Amino acid sequence: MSNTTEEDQTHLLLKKRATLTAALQSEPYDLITYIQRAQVHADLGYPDLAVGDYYRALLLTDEVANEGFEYHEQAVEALREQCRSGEGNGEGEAWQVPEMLKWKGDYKDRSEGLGEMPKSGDINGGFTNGEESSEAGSKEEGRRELIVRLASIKCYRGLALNLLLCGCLKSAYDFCLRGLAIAKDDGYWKHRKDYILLMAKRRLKVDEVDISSLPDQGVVRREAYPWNTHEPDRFSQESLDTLSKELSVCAPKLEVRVTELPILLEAYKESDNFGITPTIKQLGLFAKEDIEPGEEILHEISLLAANNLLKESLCDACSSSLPGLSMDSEVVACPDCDDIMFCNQECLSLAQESYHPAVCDKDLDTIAKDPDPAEKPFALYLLLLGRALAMSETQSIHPLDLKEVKYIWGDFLPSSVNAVPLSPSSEPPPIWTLPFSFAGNVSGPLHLLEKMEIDVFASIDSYDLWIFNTLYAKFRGTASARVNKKTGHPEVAAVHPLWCLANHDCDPNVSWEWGARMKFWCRTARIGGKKGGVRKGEEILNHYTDVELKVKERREWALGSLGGFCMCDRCKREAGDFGGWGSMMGDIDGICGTV
Ligand SMILES: C[S@@+](CC[C@H](N)C(=O)[O-])C[C@H]1O[C@@H](n2cnc3c(N)ncnc32)[C@H](O)[C@@H]1O
Repeated sequence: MSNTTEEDQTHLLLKKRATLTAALQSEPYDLITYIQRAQVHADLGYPDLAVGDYYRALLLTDEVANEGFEYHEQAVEALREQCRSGEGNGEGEAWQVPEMLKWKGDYKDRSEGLGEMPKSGDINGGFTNGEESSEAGSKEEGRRELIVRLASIKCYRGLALNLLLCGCLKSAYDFCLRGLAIAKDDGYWKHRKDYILLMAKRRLKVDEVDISSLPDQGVVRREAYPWNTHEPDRFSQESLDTLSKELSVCAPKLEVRVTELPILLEAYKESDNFGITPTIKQLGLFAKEDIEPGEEILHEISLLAANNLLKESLCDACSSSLPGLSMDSEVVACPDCDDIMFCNQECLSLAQESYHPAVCDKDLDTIAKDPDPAEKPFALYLLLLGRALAMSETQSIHPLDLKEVKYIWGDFLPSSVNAVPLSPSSEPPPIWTLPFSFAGNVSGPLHLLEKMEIDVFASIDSYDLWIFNTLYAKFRGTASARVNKKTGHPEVAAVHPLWCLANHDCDPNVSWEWGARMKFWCRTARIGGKKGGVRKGEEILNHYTDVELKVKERREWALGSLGGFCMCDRCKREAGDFGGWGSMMGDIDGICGTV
């Protein structure tokens, strides 16, 4: 397929996506439109976004099927409209199977069947139970039940396939089992399950695979989506002025500037030795005046913070450790909910203005707390996402327009690089870098929203899956974590939107530490003992990893947050010292931490 044809096709699909999104904004409980949008997302090469839509459609099938559910009536009404034959409002015959749910024989032979589906008549319209019924009511119900069942099967299939494409094998397998439960002898599910197991064996490099240990962490496209109108031009004068204004309050000696940074690679390349490293335009922090060794350079309190400890006494707003109770303690509790404590009145007031009303007394306190050690980084990212959603809700600001989020680095790749080639003969496969899981990106955020009593169907303008993904992309490049020195596990994470504009160097001129709060100061000495201090015009050089480590470990630790191997002068020098870079690929999480 020629490039122009592919571009045209992408353009048409994007237009279709926009139309379907607008339709969902005016009719949020319409499961058929969700399924249609899922298919468009899949065709555009966003299997993760297809998963999000199939899952919302599946939730709506439950709403239709269960009278006691909150959105039952709206979901039934929306489905009735979609299932009316003929044109015209409310005129046609009710409960006809929509075209898109009709069996197209897309897996082998129709005779492999849909299990316990109607045995006589055409599967596309064979409402055995309904047609045999003499009562109009139960006939309608029979038809509706069948349509809901066909829609559920469509969703299970879509979920299993697209989760598989994202690399979330365990979740894909689970949806196969759920599909199989309602369409028992459908050969599709056996075929799909076998394929998932085959993929798992290849990925784990084993001959036999235990279902409970199927990999569930995948990767998806990390990009500023073509329809994302919230991303600012970070290099425009307007953006630089906004950031400088913020900085002047909490870091009067610093300014933000556009700078050039090397494009970092995930593997050693010979050309790096000859100094032909390509660069990319980014932002950085620079000194406007001389800064003395030991001087505090920034006073930034961020409420975009979260901790995964269930019983520790931490301030809910800034995650500082709370002092023990004493007569002169400034610690205060929220007057309206149990057990939520703050350092002092200032933190309580900030929380009330910023995020707390959205979660106050809403029973969210245990979500993602005290997770399994392996889940800790993911749980922290989910909690950070939850905090951003609560901020958005409390302040009535779109999540991507929050000041803590808007200008931060997302490490996005252009859509064209990420794109799945539409032509079957195209190659190579796309490079995707955003970690993705069903629990972390789809069901977890929806669960948080439901707990906040937000209608997850009527709020896609603010809480669609692509918005969660964009937030995650930004957090993964910028969040810092406080690591428990005994266990080595991250426990607190925060995004400091101004501090995170500082770039990394393994010979940093500044330092930061999680004490009670995060502290940022100018180092008194550089690596190797040279005196500290930053001269006017020099760049602020932060550290994303423990600079006491050896070059190999430093590079491994900083890989996630830097997006490649560190190429600072110290690393290049030290890597040369022991004669090569070796193999440094690792599954390093992007949270930068003190170790
Ligand atoms: C926390 S942000 C730092 C601020 C960022 N430059 C910006 O424009 O907002 C981290 C990203 O900056 C870039 N970066 C920071 N230090 C770097 C370095 N020493 N070499 C190359 N890229 C660096 C990487 O792309 C990394 O993912």
